[in-house]
Amino acid sequence: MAQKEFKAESKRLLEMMVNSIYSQKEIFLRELISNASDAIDKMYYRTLTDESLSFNQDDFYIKVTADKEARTLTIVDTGIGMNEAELEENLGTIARSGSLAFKQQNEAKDGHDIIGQFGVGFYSAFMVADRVTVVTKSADSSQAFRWESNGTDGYTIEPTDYDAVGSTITLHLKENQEDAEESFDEYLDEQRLKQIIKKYSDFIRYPIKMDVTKYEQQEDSEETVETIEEETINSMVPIWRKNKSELTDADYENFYQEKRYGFDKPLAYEHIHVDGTIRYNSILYIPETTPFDFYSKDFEKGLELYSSGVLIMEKCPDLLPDYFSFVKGMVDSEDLSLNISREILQHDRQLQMIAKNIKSKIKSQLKKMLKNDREHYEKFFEAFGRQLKYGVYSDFGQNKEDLQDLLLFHSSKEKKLVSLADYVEAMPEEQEFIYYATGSSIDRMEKLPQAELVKDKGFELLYFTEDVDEFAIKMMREYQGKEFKSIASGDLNLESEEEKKEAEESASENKELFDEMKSLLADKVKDVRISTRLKSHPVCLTAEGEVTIEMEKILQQMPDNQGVKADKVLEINYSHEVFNSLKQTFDQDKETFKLYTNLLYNQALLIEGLPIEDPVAFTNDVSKLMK
Ligand SMILES: Nc1ncnc2c1ncn2[C@@H]1O[C@H](COP(=O)(O)OP(=O)(O)OP(=O)(O)O)[C@@H](O)[C@H]1O
Repeated sequence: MAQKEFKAESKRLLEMMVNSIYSQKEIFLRELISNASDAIDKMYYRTLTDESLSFNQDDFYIKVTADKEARTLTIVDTGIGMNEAELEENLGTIARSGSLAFKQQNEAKDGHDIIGQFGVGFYSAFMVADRVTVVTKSADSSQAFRWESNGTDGYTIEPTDYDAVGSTITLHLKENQEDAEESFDEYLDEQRLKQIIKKYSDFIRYPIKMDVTKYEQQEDSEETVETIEEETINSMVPIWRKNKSELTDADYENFYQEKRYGFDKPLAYEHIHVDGTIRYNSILYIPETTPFDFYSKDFEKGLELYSSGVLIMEKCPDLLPDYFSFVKGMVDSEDLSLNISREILQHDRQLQMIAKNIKSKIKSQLKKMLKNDREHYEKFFEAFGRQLKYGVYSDFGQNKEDLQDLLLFHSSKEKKLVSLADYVEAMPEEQEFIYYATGSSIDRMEKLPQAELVKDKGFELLYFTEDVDEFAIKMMREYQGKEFKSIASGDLNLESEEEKKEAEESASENKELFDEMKSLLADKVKDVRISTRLKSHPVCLTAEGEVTIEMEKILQQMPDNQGVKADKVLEINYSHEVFNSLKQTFDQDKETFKLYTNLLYNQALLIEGLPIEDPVAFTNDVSKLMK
C-alpha cells in the first residue's frame, strides 16, 4: 500500500503538534468530539430533510472507549463519514492555507503555548498518540476506507469493511515517558475521561456514551459485583437553551473554544433569549484578537444558524452587518424552516427581524463596554475599530448614526484614546470645530506646523493614523452639530479680527510677490497665500476642497487609482523672518527669489511626507545656499 506524504504545510504543523509541550493535551478529546458532533449535525440535518431516509433519534451518538490492554482510545460517531477523496482532502492537508504562516509568526513571539491558541483540530490527536487510525464510511458511498498515520511519515488510505455510516477514530497512545513526567495512561482512565468530557463537551447535543464500571454491593454478602454499563456522560442540553444564571464564564469560554469560533478567548459575550413576535436564542462573542485573515478578502462573516436545535447553516452572513463581522456565535430559532434554501433565507422576514435585533444587541453591548469597562473596550477597538470606521464610511454613510458613538481616536491633549462625545464635552465654549490631523504616526502629527496654532489656543486635536479615518469623518461631516475640520485644509477660523485684518493687509501689500510665486509653481500648487495657521514655521501645504493631501496619498495607492489629486495651497507665514528675506529677494534678486520659492515648496512637501519631485535639483538648491 502506497504511503502518501502530507502536504508541506500540514507536515510542519504536525511536527509542532507531535513535539508540542503544550500543557493542556487533554483538549485533543474536545477537538475529536467536536468533529464528531459536526459530522452528526450534517447527518441529522440530512435525515430530517430527505424523506427517503428514516429518522431515529437514537441513531445519533458518539461513543468513547478506552482499551487499557491495547492502549487505545476510540471515538465512534454516527455522523456523515468521509469518502476517499474527503479523507485525502481533510486529513492529508490543512484547510486554512494561511493558518500555518500565522502560527509560525506567532510561535516565535509567544513560545510553545501558541498551539493552544488555535483550533488545533484533528491533528491534536498526535499530541497523545503515535498512531491514529480512522475508519469511515460516507453516507454517499458504499465503500468504507481506512486512513492511518504515525504523524510523521505521511499516511495510508485503503478500502476496508465497515458496516454503518460514520467514523471510528482510534488513537494508539504514546508510551509514557519516565523522565518527562508525562503519562498518557490518564487518557485510558475512566474517571479522567469522564472529567474531560464533562469539562469541555457537556453541551454537545448528542449523547457522548462511555462504558462505565459500576460496583454493586450484593444484598446478602460483603462482596461487590462489578458491572459495565453504557452511560451518557454529557448533559446534552445545548448551552444556549440554558438559563444564564446556571452558567459561568468558564462555560461560555468552553463553548467558544469547543465551537472554534476563535483561537483566542472571547473578550465579551452576550447570551440572548428572545420570546416575543420573534423567538430565538443566541450566544454572541467578541473575540479578543483579530483573526489573521480578518482584514483580507478570504474572511467570511456569519453566525451559525440553527432551526430548533438543528444546524442549518455554518456561517449565515445575513445575520451580521459587515461592520460587526467580527462577532462570532450562533442563533437558534423555532421560527425558521429546516428546508430553507440560502436564497430564500436572505429574504426571510423572521431572519431579517432576528438580524435587526442582533445588530442592536451588539451595539448596546459595545456601548455598555465603552461606558463601564474602558480597558476592555480599548482592547476591542484596537482589534476591530477599523471595521467600525469602514462601517461609517461604507453604504454612503447610512450607518453613521449607529456607529459614531463607538469610535475612538487619539487625542493631542489627553494622550490617549477619546470618543467623539468625550471630545465635544471637553471643548471650550469658543471652539467651533472638531479639529483633526492626519499622518502616518502620532509623533509626526505632534510636530506638524499646522497643529501649532490649534494647540496654542488650548484646543484638542484628534490624530488620525489609519487610512480610513478621514474618509469616515468626511462621511459624517459633523458630530453633535460640530463640524470636523482638518488642520491642513480650508480656513481654520482661529485668528482674531485684528489678526485677520493684519493678514489681509499683508496679502494685498505683497500681492505681486504671491502672484510671482504662484506662477513659478503653477503646475504644482493651485495657490500661494498668507497663512493664518502657522506660528513658528515658515511654510506649509494645505488643500482646498474635498480631497485632502492625506486622501490624495491614499487614493494614489489604490489599485484603481484614478489620479485624483488634492488642490494644494502653499501657505507662507508672513510673521516669519524667512518671509522678510523672501521680500528682499523679490525686490532685488529674482534668481534667489526663485531659488527660495522652490526651497520653500519642497520643504512643505517634506513636512507633509510627500515625495520631492526632483531630489537632485532640491539638493543642488540647498548647496547653493551654502556658497
Ligand atoms: N469524525 C469525523 N467525521 C467526518 N468528517 C470529519 C471527522 N473528523 C474530521 N472530519 C473532517 O475533517 C476536516 C478537518 O478536521 P479538523 O479538525 O482538522 O479541522 P476543522 O474541524 O475543519 O477545523 P478547525 O481547524 O477549526 O479544527 C473537518 O472539517 C471534517 O470535514
